[in-house]
Amino acid sequence: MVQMTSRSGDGARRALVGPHVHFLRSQRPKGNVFRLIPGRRQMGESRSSTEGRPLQGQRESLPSSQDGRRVVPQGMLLETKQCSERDCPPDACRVPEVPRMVYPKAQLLQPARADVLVMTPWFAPVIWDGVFDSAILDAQFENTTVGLTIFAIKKYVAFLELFLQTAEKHFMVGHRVTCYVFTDRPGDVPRVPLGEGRQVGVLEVRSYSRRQDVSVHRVEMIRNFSRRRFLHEVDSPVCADVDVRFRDHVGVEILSPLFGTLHPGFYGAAREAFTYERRPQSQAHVPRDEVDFYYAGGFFGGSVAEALRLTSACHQATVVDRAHGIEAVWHDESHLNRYLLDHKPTKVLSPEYLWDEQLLGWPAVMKKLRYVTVPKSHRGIRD
Ligand SMILES: CC(=O)N[C@H]1[C@@H](OP(=O)(O)OP(=O)(O)OC[C@H]2O[C@@H](n3ccc(=O)[nH]c3=O)[C@H](O)[C@@H]2O)O[C@H](CO)[C@H](O)[C@@H]1O
Ligand SMILES: [Mn+2]
Repeated sequence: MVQMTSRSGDGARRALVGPHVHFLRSQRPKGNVFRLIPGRRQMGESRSSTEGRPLQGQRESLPSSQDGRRVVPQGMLLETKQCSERDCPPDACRVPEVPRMVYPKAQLLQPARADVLVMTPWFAPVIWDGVFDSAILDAQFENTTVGLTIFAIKKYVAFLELFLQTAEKHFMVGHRVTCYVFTDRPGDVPRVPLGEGRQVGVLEVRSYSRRQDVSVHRVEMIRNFSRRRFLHEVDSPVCADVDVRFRDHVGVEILSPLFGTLHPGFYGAAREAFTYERRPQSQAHVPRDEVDFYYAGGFFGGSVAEALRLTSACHQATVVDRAHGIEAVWHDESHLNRYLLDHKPTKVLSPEYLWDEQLLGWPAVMKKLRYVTVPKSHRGIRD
């Protein structure tokens, strides 16, 4: 699945701790599983002249109309060659066969959760503890490979050890997982013992001096990487912050063609409180009359094709903003929120999947805290 390249002198250590892979920047996939069908669907995305990629003929920028709402240009439809099991997660294109199993009966008249919204108005499930049965889901997603992308640039490498250790314990246990660590300090990536079917890939990337630029450039790097590698290596990319630890089960119940997570600070807030980008000059602009939820920048994902669409669109929107001399108020998170208004997620994760206990305590509605932020000294870490 993943090409192994050896680093001099560390073979013995790697053998001790399980698969740990160093990816070279120049590695390219063989073959090309994308094809283009011109003119059937709109999509904005630029193509850098240095990238010999299958995307062609797409517009360089997304123009804005006079009222500042986005005008999406005529573009290309990006499709996968075929809807094979590798290209799509099971719920995207094919109903998987599950083995005969014994489990408790779902109670139609006694819903497991009556205290929270479990379905969005566009019929996407909202994932809370109690609404899913992992045994059924694990069988459905048996053949799925999850690609967890994290960035550890500069001092954020300090978060890697706890992140990787807790991911081993709680993230997609029993499933194939590749954790892709994008870092400017490959030598500082800790070696964490990994279970069977799990590996860590280290990708050396450049650094940016501003924290906001690191954060915002993540989508660009994931987009580039999706084109090169994801299609061949994973079914379900999951994009996560690194200054976070897993403290309870996070499994295949999150997987879906496009999923976002409710921001812990806003799940109960009135729409006026949402920190959407409100300036019409920005591509992330959300007018006061539009609203769904406020999603967190720190945990989202989907199928490879949808992750590519999302990261391409968010990156493109930041490119246009930069050309107009504007930076969205919450950077990548603002663009993610605009994108998820325009492309309704097929699953929405409750704040169990991204919580800040230090700031928000532990309210009764959270039966489990699954993925929680690690307190950081902003000055020490970000400077
Ligand atoms: C939990 C959550 O929803 N976090 C979001 C929030 O702020 P946060 O305050 O959580 O942002 P942050 O400082 O964690 O930065 C986001 C991520 O960028 C990476 N990083 C950042 C700086 C650096 O020097 N090195 C480095 O590796 C790292 O993976 C980090 O987790 O808003 C950000 C945009 O402003 C992003 O949308 C974050 O995803
Ligand atoms: Mn963070």
